[in-house]
Amino acid sequence: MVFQKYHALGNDYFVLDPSSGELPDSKGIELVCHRNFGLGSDGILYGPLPSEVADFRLRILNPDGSEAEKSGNGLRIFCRYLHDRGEVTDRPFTVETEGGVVSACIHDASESIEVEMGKVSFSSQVIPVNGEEREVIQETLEANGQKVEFSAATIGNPHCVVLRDKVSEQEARDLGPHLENHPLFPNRTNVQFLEVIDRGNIRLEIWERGAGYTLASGSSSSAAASVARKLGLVDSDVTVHMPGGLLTLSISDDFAVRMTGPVRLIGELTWTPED
Ligand SMILES: N[C@H](CCC[C@H](N)C(=O)O)C(=O)O
Repeated sequence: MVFQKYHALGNDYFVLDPSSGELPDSKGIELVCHRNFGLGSDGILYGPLPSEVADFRLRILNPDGSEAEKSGNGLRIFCRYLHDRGEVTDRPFTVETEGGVVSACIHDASESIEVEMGKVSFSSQVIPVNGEEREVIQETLEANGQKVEFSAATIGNPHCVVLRDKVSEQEARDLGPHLENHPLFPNRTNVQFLEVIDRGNIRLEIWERGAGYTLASGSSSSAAASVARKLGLVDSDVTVHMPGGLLTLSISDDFAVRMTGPVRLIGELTWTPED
């Protein structure tokens, strides 16, 4: 089975084209994505698939075999893959995901791929977050023996955002898993630790649902920047600083998010497992 491998700010994915094989089952996905026993990646992008409502359809699989509703870096990588195959040009096109239809435009196939990620919602019913229907803004939960103040948001996939004066990889690795699997989140959640640098810049450390610690995340960036905007801490144009690099976001008054960032091709890998 042949995979094309790309990364977006160090958030690396395989693209598996349906023309080159069936999507493995969840055990197979776990094996392919395993950094030691497999080829190693932060997930698999399965597409292009036919769509009734968009130009293409994309399925997004996490390394634990779970399926994600959306992936910002994954979408930019998929756009680049389509461009590399000559299936799109520099004109806008649409992609159907489990978390809704997005529109994309390739300004530069390596440096600048733009995706309209959709509208962020803070509604407990939409995210989802257990409890009565409300906007989940600066609530407190208990996790790993500590009280944690958080806000929650969705851009198709769920996010738990924790505001910090200073963020660290260590806290993302220590507390992230406890929040990912907290009973408040019936579908689990992605987790971001958010540091506001100034009204145009934020810094994130990320623990992803079904993937663990990653160097960058487009949907996490969209959710965390929108929480910062909702709290009045940033303006509408925000640069997101992550260990893997920078993403540029533009947030409308009704929390529609435009994300622009780079993609890099790593290469082609063939999977021929003995087990
Ligand atoms: N792990 C995420 C999907 C990938 C998100 C991230 N890689 C991005 O760029 O948005 C989830 O289960 O919702």
